[in-house]
Amino acid sequence: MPLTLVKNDSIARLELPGGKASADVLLYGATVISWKVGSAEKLFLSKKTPLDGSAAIRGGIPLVFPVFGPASDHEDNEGLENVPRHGVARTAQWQLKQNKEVDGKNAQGQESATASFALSSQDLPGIDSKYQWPFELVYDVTLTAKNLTTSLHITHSSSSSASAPMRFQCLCHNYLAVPSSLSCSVKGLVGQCYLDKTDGAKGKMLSPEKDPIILNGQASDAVYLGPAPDLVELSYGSQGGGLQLTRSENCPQTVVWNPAEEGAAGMKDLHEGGWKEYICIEPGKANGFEELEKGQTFTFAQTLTAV
Ligand SMILES: O=P(O)(O)OC[C@H]1O[C@@H](O)[C@H](O)[C@@H](O)[C@@H]1O
Repeated sequence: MPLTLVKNDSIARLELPGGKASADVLLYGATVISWKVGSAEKLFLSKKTPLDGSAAIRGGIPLVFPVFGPASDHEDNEGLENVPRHGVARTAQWQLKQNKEVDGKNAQGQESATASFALSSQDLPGIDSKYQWPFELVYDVTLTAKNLTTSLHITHSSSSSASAPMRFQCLCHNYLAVPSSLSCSVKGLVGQCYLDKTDGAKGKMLSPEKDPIILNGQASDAVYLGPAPDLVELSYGSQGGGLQLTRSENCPQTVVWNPAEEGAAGMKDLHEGGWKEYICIEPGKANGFEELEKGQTFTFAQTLTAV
């Protein structure tokens, strides 16, 4: 079976035959917490993150919706002031909807497995006091031999004729496992302007001399503003290999985040030295708000490819 439920039905496990690839999705937050190509784990998961639904997951792919960061980071946050940091989707219990690839093949004839998860604002008690727009989210996670694709479908589900356009941001907070965050490199963002959140959110530009990005132990919290790059490439460094990231054009921003030693010291859910084991490359809509008319659906997709 390409899909099974494990750990007391709290995790949906996608698998391709012969151990070619697998992915585990925690229903809490619909958080992908593991993606393996063969036996190689591609995502970072902190050894100290709770997996019991008591806090957002430190690792994997938490989903950010409807606000990136604290609302106070955004000047135009009217009506969104009470939304918690990184939103409500990553800390909600999602429902497993269905396994679409029943016969284990996609339209191109490749071995594939997909699981779909759903979250409705109706299932979130007290959401109205934080976020005024009713929504339906559907999240598809698809595994092929070398790829993991995630597609988030966001629907403004108000039935009121007076309902104003729904304002939101969304992002895939990918924690990508690396041999060393000091020496891995990120390519594909050269020439882009970014907000440097390690320096008072000052506007800067990634010049050719600083490309590819190599953190070398320095903290990074940068919101690259776009346009959406065709490809962002993560290279692991001397041992070779890496990941490629593509995404839908409607999500032009890319956050590159690693707290470095100093920032990690204040993070209780990160194990000792954990900051060296990942770099976050987070595509999404993270600057300005998307406005969606009632009844409309916005789809944001990304694909991670192991190389
Ligand atoms: O600790 P959290 O809420 O998961 O956020 C982790 C990081 O997430 C990144 O996306 C933000 O740019 C950082 O500013 C933030 O520190």
